[in-house]
Amino acid sequence: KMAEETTPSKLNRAGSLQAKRKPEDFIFGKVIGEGSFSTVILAKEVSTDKQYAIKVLDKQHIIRENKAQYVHREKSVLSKLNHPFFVKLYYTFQDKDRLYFVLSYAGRGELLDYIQKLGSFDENCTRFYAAEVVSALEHLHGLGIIHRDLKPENILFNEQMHIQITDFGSSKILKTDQLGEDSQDGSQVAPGQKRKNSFVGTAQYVSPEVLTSKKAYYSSDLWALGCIIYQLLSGLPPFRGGHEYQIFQKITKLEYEFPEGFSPTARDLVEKLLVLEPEGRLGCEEMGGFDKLKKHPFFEGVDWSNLSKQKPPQLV
Ligand SMILES: Nc1ncnc2c1ncn2[C@@H]1O[C@H](COP(=O)(O)OP(=O)(O)OP(=O)(O)O)[C@@H](O)[C@H]1O
Ligand SMILES: O=C(O)C[C@H](Cc1nc2cc(Cl)cc(Cl)c2[nH]1)c1ccc(Cl)cc1
Ligand SMILES: O=C(O)C[C@H](Cc1nc2cc(Cl)cc(Cl)c2[nH]1)c1ccc(Cl)cc1
Repeated sequence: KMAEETTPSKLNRAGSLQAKRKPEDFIFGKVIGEGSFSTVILAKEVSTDKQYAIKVLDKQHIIRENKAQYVHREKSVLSKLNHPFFVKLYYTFQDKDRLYFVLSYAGRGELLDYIQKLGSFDENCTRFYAAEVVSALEHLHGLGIIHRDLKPENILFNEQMHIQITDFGSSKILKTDQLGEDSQDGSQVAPGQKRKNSFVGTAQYVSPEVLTSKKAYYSSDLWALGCIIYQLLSGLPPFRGGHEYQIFQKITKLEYEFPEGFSPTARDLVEKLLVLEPEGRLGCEEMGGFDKLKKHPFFEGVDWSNLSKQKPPQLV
């Protein structure tokens, strides 16, 4: 009788044995969404009945479009992340034709959907969700990672309506982590230093330094935070236009204005984030770090210690 076929297992970060999964371990359901190189499918693990979002990538497409580095960057970043405000990567595996990312299922859709549906958020909802993004960025930057493409489409919601940040294919790892693994490009870079890269991101939320010098900093994510807070309260991003080059022009010239009714406290916070010089943005190291940002009057009353345990305000 053939030797009992055993599923190969591998050690995870905690050093415990984890059986490598395979497609047959899951029942695949409806397609949740499509990316440029991926299809995300709702799936249930046979052995546990647990629901996952499985991101499936076609190997031929990845190779043809020369995107393997993004897949590995997404895998490497997601494997490092274990925080309530980020989509969790449970397993990766492959078969002859495809790669599989088994992710936590953020079943309540994208932040962008809610902004479009409601028109805009009131101050209370904006304060709560902006605080969750700040708390998530503090964790991400603490790991030496820049998201680089933070936008309402990449901020999903789980069943409890807490945020689940996703899409790390364009993120950048700026320093080796405590396990001494090389950063994505194998080069050792001191934290906070800038990197040459070709990734751009999404026009409305891209920071001026990425446009002009192609360099991303931690505070590139703080610029995106400023754009997101503005958009939550007003319904539209601050820099908008017909074509990308028109948006890029407005960004580099800081050409935007506040609509009627934008509160002075919220305006003050946005003005302290949408600063052309990366080192001048509230929340970056040179400006007193996240503690200074969390103390801004707009966040008055936020209990930063257990946001993921609090009941989110009803989105009205
Ligand atoms: N963990 C998840 N839970 C629920 N929905 C998800 C999850 N991950 C992705 N999605 C949804 O699936 C769709 C495709 O996501 P995916 O990350 O594959 O591509 P993308 O990032 O949207 O596109 P691109 O690859 O061009 O950046 C998106 O609409 C996203 O909202
Ligand atoms: O099993 C692992 O974890 C390592 C593999 C490595 C790997 N095999 C690949 C084959 C191709 Cl064609 C492309 C990429 Cl990016 C590939 N990456 C892998 C599998 C799945 C995913 Cl999502 C990422 C990496
Ligand atoms: O093609 C574009 O313009 C958009 C893509 C963005 C992009 N985001 C990704 C996320 C993942 Cl997970 C994988 C790939 Cl291949 C991803 N590619 C991209 C790829 C490469 C560069 Cl340099 C810039 C942008």
